[in-house]
Amino acid sequence: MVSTFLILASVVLCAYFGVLALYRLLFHPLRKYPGPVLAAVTGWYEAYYSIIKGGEFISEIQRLHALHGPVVRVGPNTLHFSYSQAYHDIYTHGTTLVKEPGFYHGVVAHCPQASFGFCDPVEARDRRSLLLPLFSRRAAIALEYTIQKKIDQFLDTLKERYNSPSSSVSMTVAFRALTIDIITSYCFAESANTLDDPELRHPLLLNIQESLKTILFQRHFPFLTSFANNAPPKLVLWCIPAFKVFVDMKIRYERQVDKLISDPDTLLAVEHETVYHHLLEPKDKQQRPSRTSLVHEAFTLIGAGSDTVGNACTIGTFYALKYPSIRRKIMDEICQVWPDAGRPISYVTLENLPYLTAFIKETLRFSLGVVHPLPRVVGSATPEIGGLKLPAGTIVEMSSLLLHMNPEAFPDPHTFNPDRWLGQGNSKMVLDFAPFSKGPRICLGMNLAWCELYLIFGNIFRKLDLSLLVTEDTIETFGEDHLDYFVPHWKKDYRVFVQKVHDS
Ligand code: HEM
Repeated sequence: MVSTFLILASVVLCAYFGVLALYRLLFHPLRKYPGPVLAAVTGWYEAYYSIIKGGEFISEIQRLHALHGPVVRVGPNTLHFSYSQAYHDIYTHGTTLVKEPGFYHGVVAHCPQASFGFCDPVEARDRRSLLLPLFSRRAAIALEYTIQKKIDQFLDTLKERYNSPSSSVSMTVAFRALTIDIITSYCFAESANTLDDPELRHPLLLNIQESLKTILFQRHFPFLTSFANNAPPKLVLWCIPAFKVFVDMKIRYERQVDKLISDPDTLLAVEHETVYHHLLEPKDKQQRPSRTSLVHEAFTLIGAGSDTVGNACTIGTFYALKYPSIRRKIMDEICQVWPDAGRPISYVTLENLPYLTAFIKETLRFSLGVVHPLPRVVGSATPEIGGLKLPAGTIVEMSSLLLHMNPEAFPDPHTFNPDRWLGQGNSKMVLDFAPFSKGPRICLGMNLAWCELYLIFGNIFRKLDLSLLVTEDTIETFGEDHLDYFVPHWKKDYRVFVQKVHDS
């Protein structure tokens, strides 16, 4: 009896998937677009490259464009583009397109009810308007002392612990520690203090390192993270012990939020303005987020605001050390406006330096921010995308890698060359520079990110003489080979040590 049922169920399932596959190949509105048959039939094509091959989806996309041309069907209902007009139609002018819920609710399955995960444009706009005051340029300038304080601790750690070839440090890890401490201090006036462990082995640091690799796993299996989010902590840890740091973090932010909700006067005692001052006391009381949403927002801000900046710092520092002429130009320019390293310098002074600015732009072009294509759903009022009229419901996307490595906008794109940003440049280059994405869902934290990058690079190059530790590992290729873990993950790492300290 049971076996007959199983056979019947299998036949029905096979028939269903067979008919679905035939429909997608022969009758689907995207059937005329080129691409692999398997990608047209199933979304597991992407999952295979992201999970089984481990972060290879972006390489596969590049291969498919080389084979099939500028528009490729990379999923049953998804088109990926490779030309900038399409990028601007999707993101810059894309007010009629929305974030694709299937993708975003997976990627941020641990914190869907927050700024990054909101797919409804009205919800996203309302949350953005609450948070923007803390992420404006003016706010970043008012709070830059919190950033400088963490940079000072970072420099002290490097000077004291990592000052010889035998005691070198991985800059990926070091910058991640710095940027986690900055974002937690800036947003909550309560730093995670990962730099307090000079060995840079704070559990949060290690956890973020590991969890980055699972973002795309989460995208395809969101129910696992939802389980971790909603089940009692003890049960989660019993089933999946690896979720310990996640559970600890969740408990920590739930406690923080509960304390603020039960005793709003706590806000009066904190050292400076925080996200909670804006989230808990909105002008329109209707907009006050729920407890869950507040916890999700905390996760979002730490996730979005740490590794992105850390990654840019890792890339920029590597190229400045690899090419001594670049470091020399940065040093010469900074020393002009900052003759005494013992005195503080402001972000506003640093941002007026043309070479440092060019260097940071080239760093952002290379470090990419988010390398995975960011999917948007075409609406009924969406005009043409890259010259194509597409049916409502189609998912469209383009990775920033294809924009930033386009030789028409950036000649010799794989060469790290800050000079390209000096002088007139070409207008296409300026238009196609989009490390923070563009349009209505542009990065919320970009003013803060610029402020951090100027202060971090300014301080590092003015105060420390760092040396690359040449190992058997071919550091030469660092920065060229990366995997797509949503954010780029560089296949190689590099280590440095402090050769000399510039006290004056
Ligand atoms: C170099 C540093 C950074 C880069 C390259 C970067 C890049 C990006 C990109 C490409 C997006 C668009 C993602 C999408 O459409 O799905 C984004 C969104 C976002 N970023 Fe950043 N980011 C950086 C720093 C920060 C910082 C410091 C914060 C502060 C908390 C932050 C918070 C956010 C948030 C909340 C969003 C979601 C905005 C929305 O969907 O409306 N980012 N970022």
